[in-house]
Amino acid sequence: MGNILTRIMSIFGNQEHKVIIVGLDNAGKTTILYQFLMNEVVHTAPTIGSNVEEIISRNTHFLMWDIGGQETLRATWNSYYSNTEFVILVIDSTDRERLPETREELYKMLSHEELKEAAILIFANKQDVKDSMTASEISTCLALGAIRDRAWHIQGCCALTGEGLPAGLDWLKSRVTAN
Ligand SMILES: Nc1nc2c(ncn2[C@@H]2O[C@H](COP(=O)(O)OP(=O)(O)OP(=O)(O)O)[C@@H](O)[C@H]2O)c(=O)[nH]1
Ligand SMILES: [Mg+2]
Repeated sequence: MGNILTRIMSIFGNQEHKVIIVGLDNAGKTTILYQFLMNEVVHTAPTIGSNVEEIISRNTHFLMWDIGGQETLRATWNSYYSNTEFVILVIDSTDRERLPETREELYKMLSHEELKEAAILIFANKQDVKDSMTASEISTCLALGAIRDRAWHIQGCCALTGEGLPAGLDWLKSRVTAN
C-alpha cells in the first residue's frame, strides 16, 4: 500500500526526498538551510540537535535535516541516516586546518550501510572570504575523484548572499530526475 502511494505521489511530482545537511560546526549549515527556505540570512547559534524544513523547488519536495556539527554531536549523525537520498556536506572554505577532520567524517559517512545509496553534494561555503580555499582545492584534499560508488558534486557558494545555492539545488533536482 505504501509502495502504491509512493508511486502515485511520484507521478504527481510531490514525493518527498530526504536530505541531511552535515559538516563541522561553524561551516554554515543552518545559514544555508534558511537561505533555501526564505532567501534570507538568519542569525544563528550553534545547533544542538537539528532543524528540519521542507524546501519546495518547482515540483520537487525536499525534507532537509540540518544537524549540529560540534564534535560531541557527530556521534548522533547516524540516527538521521535511514532513508536519506542526499547528503549535503558543508565546508567552511576558510578553515584549512580542519579540512582533514572533514575528510575523516566524510569517509566515515560514506562507509555507513544506510548511506550507501545516497548521492552527495559538497558545498564549499564562505567563498566571499578572501583567500578561502577554492572548490577545486577542496576536491583534491578530500580525494573526491576516488569516490566512484555514487554520484557526487562540489559547488562553491556563499550562504550570506545565496550565491551558488540554486546551482546546488539544481544538481539535487537533476539527480531526482536521473533516478
Ligand atoms: N563570511 C561568511 N560567513 C558565513 C557564511 N555562511 C555562514 N557564515 C557564518 O558562519 C557562522 C556559522 O554559521 P552556522 O550556519 O550557524 O553554522 P553551522 O554549520 O550551522 O554550525 P553548527 O550548528 O554549530 O554545526 C555564522 O556566523 C554565519 O553567519 C558565508 O558564506 N560567508
Ligand atoms: Mg547549525
